[in-house]
Amino acid sequence: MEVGFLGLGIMGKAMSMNLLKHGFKVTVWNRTLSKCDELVEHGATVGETPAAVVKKCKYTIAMLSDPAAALAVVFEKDGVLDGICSGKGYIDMSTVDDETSTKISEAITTKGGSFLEAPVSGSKKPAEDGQLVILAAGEKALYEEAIPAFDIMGKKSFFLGPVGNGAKMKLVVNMVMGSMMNAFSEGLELADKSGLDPQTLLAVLDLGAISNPMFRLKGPTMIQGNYSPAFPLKHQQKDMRLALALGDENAVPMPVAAAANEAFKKARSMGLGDKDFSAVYETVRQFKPSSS
Ligand SMILES: NC(=O)C1=CN([C@@H]2O[C@H](COP(=O)(O)OP(=O)(O)OC[C@H]3O[C@@H](n4cnc5c(N)ncnc54)[C@H](OP(=O)(O)O)[C@@H]3O)[C@@H](O)[C@H]2O)C=CC1
Ligand SMILES: O=CC(=O)O
Repeated sequence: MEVGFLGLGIMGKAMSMNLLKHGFKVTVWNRTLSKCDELVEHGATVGETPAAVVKKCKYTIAMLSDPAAALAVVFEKDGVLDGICSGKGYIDMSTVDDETSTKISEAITTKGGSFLEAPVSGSKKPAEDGQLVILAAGEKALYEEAIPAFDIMGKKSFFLGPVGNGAKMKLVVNMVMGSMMNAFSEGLELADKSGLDPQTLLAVLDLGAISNPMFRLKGPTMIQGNYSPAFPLKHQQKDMRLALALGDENAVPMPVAAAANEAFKKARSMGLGDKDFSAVYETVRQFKPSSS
């Protein structure tokens, strides 16, 4: 099966590599073309533009940074819209808001193509291991056609109904995750400043009711101050911003998420946007008393 793949960042590279390793023929495109090289070494073909990829493949997957990127790849010259037609599918797995997804869906379906949004939960390692959780919504027939690929990239796929529901589910999940990361950062700092061993805090947390893989995975590297990016902080802040907008639309008070968003914004202003989202720890860690 020939599939297209647009966007070879942290996630797209791992996901398309898995498809290749499991026997899919993959045609890739990335704005910075040099990022295609490693995929080519593993058997991928390169398309010169998104339109060229879409013209060649029965369906094309995209994994792009944010709404602006997702819209650019579809609507700009030689973009997805220039290649899409009846019988072809477009699957956007980027994390965007439902308005962006709906705009893309309308443009694709107006040209006769079919559209599925399918954002994912899970970071670099789950992407490498084919352990993502896929949150699909849109054209059911395209979802069913894509199941063999989803089964390679993920451990579980959900079909959530009409376009927008996948985007919303992903934003709700990441709103919770971003808020938890901030509470965790404050807990680490509080333990440290009050004379406790943060490593012992990790052990205690891991044995109790709020034990979770994120604390387990990120805790040790945060204590070391190692923020090598798996999930870039700028993307987590984008997700908080989009989730807060969804809260506005639905009149849902979200004071905890709003505070977490401010912390991620502060981290971005400190130059930490390209670090892992756990670098938000630095926003509380920096306020060290000068002599004590
Ligand atoms: N990393 C993670 O843990 C997870 C990320 N996500 C979501 O997946 C998406 C991708 O994340 P990730 O791979 O980490 O991000 P990266 O920042 O590593 O990659 C972003 C990709 O988007 C491309 N891009 C950005 N702007 C444009 C544009 N204007 N036109 C064309 N291409 C563009 C980049 O191209 P170029 O190489 O040229 O810059 C790159 O291929 C995001 O929506 C993120 O929120 C979801 C789950 C987990
Ligand atoms: O969007 C990020 C994730 O870890 O999921």
